[in-house]
Amino acid sequence: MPVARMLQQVVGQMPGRPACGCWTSAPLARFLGTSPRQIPADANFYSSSFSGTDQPRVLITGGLGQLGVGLANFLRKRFGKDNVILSDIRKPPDHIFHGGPFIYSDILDYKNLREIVVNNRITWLFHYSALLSAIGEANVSLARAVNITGLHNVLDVAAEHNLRLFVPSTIGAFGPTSPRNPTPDICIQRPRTIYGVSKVHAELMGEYYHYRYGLDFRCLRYPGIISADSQPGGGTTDYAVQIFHDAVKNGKFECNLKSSTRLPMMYIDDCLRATLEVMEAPAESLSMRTYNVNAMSFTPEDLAQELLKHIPEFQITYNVDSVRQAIADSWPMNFDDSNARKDWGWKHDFDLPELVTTMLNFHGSDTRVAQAN
Ligand SMILES: NC(=O)c1ccc[n+]([C@@H]2O[C@H](COP(=O)([O-])OP(=O)(O)OC[C@H]3O[C@@H](n4cnc5c(N)ncnc54)[C@H](O)[C@@H]3O)[C@@H](O)[C@H]2O)c1
Ligand SMILES: C[C@@H](O)[C@H](N)C(=O)O
Repeated sequence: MPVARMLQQVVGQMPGRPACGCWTSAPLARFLGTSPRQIPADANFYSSSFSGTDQPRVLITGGLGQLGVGLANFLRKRFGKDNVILSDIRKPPDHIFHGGPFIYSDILDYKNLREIVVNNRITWLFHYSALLSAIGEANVSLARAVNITGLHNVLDVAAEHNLRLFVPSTIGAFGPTSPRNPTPDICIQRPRTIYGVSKVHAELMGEYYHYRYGLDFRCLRYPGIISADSQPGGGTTDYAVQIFHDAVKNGKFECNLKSSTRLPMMYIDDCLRATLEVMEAPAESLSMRTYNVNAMSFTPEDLAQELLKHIPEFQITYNVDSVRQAIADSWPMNFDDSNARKDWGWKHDFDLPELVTTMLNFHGSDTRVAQAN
């Protein structure tokens, strides 16, 4: 008998297989019942699901990094302060602790994660914990644990409790053999960093749990994200955040990438809006579960030229970090996000000029636009 037909017969005999082609979480319960998770096969995995008319109850992991606090503020405006719980393994500063619910959560501690989800009736999970590209190369075993083992815990908790799960991926999920200009959603992915490898793993595992168990997994590959009020956590694109601090404070900046290194970038407001939009998109509009999203693409030299329009005395020098440069040279130069634009209407607001004006305004520069402009 042909293999395809044999498979069809086996799948056809599985209980609870819905018409959508994905399997229910019943097989997951059995699968996990034999794992250290010790979940009984007859457990009710739907006790915390929400009807669709309620506000989601949100948990953000790794929430004290560059992106998490901004995401919490953004989601709290939409869903209410108490419906969005920020979590991390670090101690929050006062203004964050008093700004809304905060809880300790180590994603490597599965029981702790499950307890938080159950006790707080979580329905949406944004999984932000990670070690980024450059810091990951300096701590490979920790990056492997947090980015891979931690993801496994998050996937299992999300599947067991019927959560809608967002996991960000990155331009770093591509490598030197990927098409780089532009990089489409579907192409060869052979990254050469532990960060990239773990993100490809996250994309594939999330999609597998979606097709196998019906997990509502949604994933965006972010470009380098530029934010004004939060510091980056050890990535290759960090220069594009630091340059604004140094330009305003000292009028000069030493860049650790070559002047011609072109990378896709996005302002944080666009990033957070894309994240909420894909989470709110009707499932039927999503032809894929992992999408590229993009806004702009520039080199350090392009960024310096734009800054010069506002700070005519600004000076940039270059002192290349070989680890970061090798990573950047293997990443996309331009990102093709046409599927996101077509499927769920993605549209960015910030290009390079708006980015620079907004960042400088935030940093309190008098944004003197040169006469020549
Ligand atoms: N910032 C960007 O430019 C960018 C671009 C693409 C994708 N992303 C992705 O977005 C997510 C958030 O990025 P970010 O820039 O805020 O990262 P970040 O490095 O600034 O923050 C990550 C957070 O994870 C926490 N963390 C580490 N180990 C943990 C553990 N065991 N349990 C719980 N938390 C733990 C850290 O304390 C930190 O606060 C990441 O998954 C990252 O890969 C970010
Ligand atoms: C691009 C992204 O994943 C992160 N900012 C990094 O450089 O590692």
